[in-house]
Amino acid sequence: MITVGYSCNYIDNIKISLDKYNEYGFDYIVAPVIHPKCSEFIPFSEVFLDGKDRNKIVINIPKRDFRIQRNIRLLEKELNFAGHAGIQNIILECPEDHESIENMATIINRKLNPQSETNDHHSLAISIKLSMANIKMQTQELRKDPIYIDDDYEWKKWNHLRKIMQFHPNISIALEVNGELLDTDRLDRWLGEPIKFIILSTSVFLTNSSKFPVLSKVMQLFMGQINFKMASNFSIIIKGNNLHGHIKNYCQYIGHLQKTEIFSDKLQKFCQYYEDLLQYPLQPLKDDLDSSVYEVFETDIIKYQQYEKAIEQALMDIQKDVIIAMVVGAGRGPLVDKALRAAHSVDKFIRIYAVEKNPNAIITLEMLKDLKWGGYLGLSHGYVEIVSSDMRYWSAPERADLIISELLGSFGDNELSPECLDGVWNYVSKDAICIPQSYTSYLCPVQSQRLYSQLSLDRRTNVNAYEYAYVVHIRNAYLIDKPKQVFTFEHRRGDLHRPPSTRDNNRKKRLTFHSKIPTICHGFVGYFDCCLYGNHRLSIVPSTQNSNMYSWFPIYFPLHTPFDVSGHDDDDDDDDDGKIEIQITRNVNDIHVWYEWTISHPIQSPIHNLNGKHYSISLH
Ligand SMILES: C[S@@+](CC[C@H](N)C(=O)[O-])C[C@H]1O[C@@H](n2cnc3c(N)ncnc32)[C@H](O)[C@@H]1O
Repeated sequence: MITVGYSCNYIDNIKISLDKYNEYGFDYIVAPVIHPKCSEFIPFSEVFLDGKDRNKIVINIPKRDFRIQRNIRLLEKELNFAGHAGIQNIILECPEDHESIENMATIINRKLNPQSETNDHHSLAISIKLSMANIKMQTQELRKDPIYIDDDYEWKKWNHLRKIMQFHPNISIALEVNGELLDTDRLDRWLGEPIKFIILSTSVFLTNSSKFPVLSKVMQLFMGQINFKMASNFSIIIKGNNLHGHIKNYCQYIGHLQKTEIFSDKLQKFCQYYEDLLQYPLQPLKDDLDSSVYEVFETDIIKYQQYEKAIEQALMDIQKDVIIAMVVGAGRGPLVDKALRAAHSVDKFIRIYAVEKNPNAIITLEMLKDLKWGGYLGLSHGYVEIVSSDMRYWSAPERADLIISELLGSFGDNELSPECLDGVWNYVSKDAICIPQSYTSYLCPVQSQRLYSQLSLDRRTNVNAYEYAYVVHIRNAYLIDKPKQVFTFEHRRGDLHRPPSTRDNNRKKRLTFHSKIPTICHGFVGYFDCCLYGNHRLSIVPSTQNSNMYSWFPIYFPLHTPFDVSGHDDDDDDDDDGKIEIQITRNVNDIHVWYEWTISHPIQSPIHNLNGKHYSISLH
């Protein structure tokens, strides 16, 4: 549920104002603590507020020139007062010049990183007020100065400030939107920032035939996008005079908007609470997965539909009536089920070996064999044999016509599908088919303060947090360019029987990306796409992804030090503007597999995860 606040210019009595706007349906009020004209503290009778009330107040600190010492002192007083009154949320309007921004950032930094723990202000949440106005909306006075004639001007102020704040997770944005939206790239860049408040003036609302306030279609879609990108963790502030009957009508309209299609997100219920949460990737070869993990896999209808169709097609392409299939890494058996169904629908008989190295999953498989797969007699179209073994070391009683597996990670090969499938070579027939046939990983540079700042928190306990890759249901991020292909692995028909000594699973790739607009790169997001068989595919690459498939979240490769990227527009002759270059390697030795990544343009970074010292995927 998205909360709505009302921004008051001035208040005499905080309790009375709060009660009044609560009654109108607003969840909180935004108010200054200092009189806007005379720099005097408003008699902010915080003694009448209880704990619940305090959470319903956001302090607003207006734009000031922080080159002036008096204003700096005032800011310190306001922040101290907020701490004293127990008010955690503060909106601070961003000043114009860099010196003011730097002075303001110093004061906030001191508050958020106090010398002594007794002055702990870690819970203070500061939102920097910025405007999404495009240049056409700048005031005449500002437009005279060439640096202000820039659609990136407000974003650059923010980018400057957050770097001084070292991407502190308690810093977010209060973005004022005046109804004029920017071009897609710039809009997406804002949507990749940690926006906590959207400020809407009452004048942004149109009037419908019943004289009620409504947002334009474009603004409605924008609100839906914000909701998606912030995973519903944002709030709307209404400011300005009432122009539509009663001030409560704005609140009611936002409530109504949230019930419309624009705010619905079908995937959300499966992935809720995982948004932007960094998790270590699974290692199903090294670790035995829990039943609950298998259960999550098995609820993904789309993934298994694709497998079933691919198996059907492969069975039709194998010119035999009795087909020997091996489901390697069978888990709790969903692919065995699909193979039996496929055999039934193409009217072939299939003998399946379900090979699994997790002893706990084997117990379930044995049970399923008895209860579902016809036990020792089998079914009319198939028979299942359970094999408790690592697929790489199994001595099979016969050769397979068809190998079926699902050993894929978010980056395709990162759960060691290539190494595991290399192990089937001595029990496959010469023209055996493998499902999947091939898979390719993808990478894309990303701007995401939200992801990066989580690691800066982690760094207090883990200095190597930037040397790992993380699985993440990514939302609050801006993809700087289109994803590009990285590593491909193929398991082609006629190739599977070749011994592993004829293959090399080491890989190295250099990729170049371009940014059209100025941005900051916090790392890279990885995806995969996979050809199961024929034209049946699985993909999590945004442009080709199977809709409603949620088995895999993308992978995030962070950078120690984010770097600024200049924009490269069509009139720009310098090819190096906006260029980002990364080199990534996949390295294999007898013990494990690991990735190393390094930036070579526009900066030279150190090699992340050198020698797999921090993040490696165990082969044993
Ligand atoms: C991602 S799960 C997929 C399970 C199941 N096919 C499904 O779709 O739900 C991968 C399975 O492969 C198993 N596995 C991984 N490496 C293996 C190996 N070398 N030999 C046998 N099983 C393996 C894991 O224990 C796990 O059960």
